[in-house]
Amino acid sequence: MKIGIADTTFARVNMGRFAIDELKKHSSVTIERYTVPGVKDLPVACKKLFEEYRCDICMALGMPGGKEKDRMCAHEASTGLIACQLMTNRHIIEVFVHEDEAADDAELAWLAEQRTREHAVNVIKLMRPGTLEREAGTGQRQGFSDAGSARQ
Ligand SMILES: Cc1nc2c(=O)[nH]c(=O)nc-2n(C[C@H](O)[C@H](O)[C@H](O)CO)c1C
Repeated sequence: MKIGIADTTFARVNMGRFAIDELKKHSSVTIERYTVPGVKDLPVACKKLFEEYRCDICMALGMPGGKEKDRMCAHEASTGLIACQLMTNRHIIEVFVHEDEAADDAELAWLAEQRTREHAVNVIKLMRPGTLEREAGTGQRQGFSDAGSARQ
């Protein structure tokens, strides 16, 4: 198994580093990293990770800014990432941390690390068929607290 990590220089936190550190804690898979300027460059980075680097699954790590044009960029990037998944029949776990989700830089850094690490664990679980089924319907969230199940 090979995992691709696509990340950006636009992000204000080194999300790729956290993803790689967390993946290594849980498995001995091979990891390929491909860093691009911004989120709109992530779809082709993932496509190359699948086709040229022969990855089986990718994480796309990005940080949209707080302005309307950044939100538009993030939406376009997401659409590209979905298209890439359909073209390649491979999962891309999108880990976007919007700058305005956090109250200050400290919370932004914490959130980016936490969300990246939790999604890295999801990647490991996705590679082990049947594992995520055990958590179905439990209201998992990555970063901030889980929402929990609505049915008590
Ligand atoms: C407006 C803008 N906003 C963001 C953003 O919020 N987050 C991000 O990662 N990248 C942004 N970019 C850069 C584009 O995603 C892309 O890197 C450039 O257009 C070069 O292809 C742009 C141009």
